[in-house]
Amino acid sequence: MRRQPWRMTFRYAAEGVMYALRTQVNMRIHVAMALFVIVAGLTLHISRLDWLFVCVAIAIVIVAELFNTAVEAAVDLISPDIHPLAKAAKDTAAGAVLLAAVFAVIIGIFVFYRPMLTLISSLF
Ligand SMILES: Nc1ncnc2c1ncn2[C@@H]1O[C@H](COP(=O)(O)OP(=O)(O)OP(=O)(O)O)[C@@H](O)[C@H]1O
Repeated sequence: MRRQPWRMTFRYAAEGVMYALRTQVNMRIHVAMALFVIVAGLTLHISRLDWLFVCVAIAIVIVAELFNTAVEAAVDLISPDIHPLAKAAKDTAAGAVLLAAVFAVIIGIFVFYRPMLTLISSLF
């Protein structure tokens, strides 16, 4: 296949992200959660190091969901019929998203536990 110009490469990548947003409810939930966490981080003035952890957690979840969407599309194309390997591929990709989400929740607890306690105690 002929080498694509850079702007087309970016355009196809953006189309991939938009496809995931359009077709995957979970992708929209992840993005909504990411926006919520960013607003919480700005409101609670978390440290630069905490921002680093939060950004890594958000990126890992969204990247995992993008790969999961890619695996689902490829499996549906190659194996529309029931097959144990199709199941293994989809379940493994879904497992990656689950692990990434659990990791993100753990990061969220570490980062927001103290600022939330401080905020709550300042209210009472
Ligand atoms: N071709 C197949 N062969 C065997 N099992 C399949 C196949 N397609 C799907 N499955 C099983 O059904 C589950 C759900 O598949 P589906 O394609 O609906 O993905 P999903 O994780 O629900 O994605 P979506 O986010 O699109 O709802 C898979 O995790 C897998 O266990």
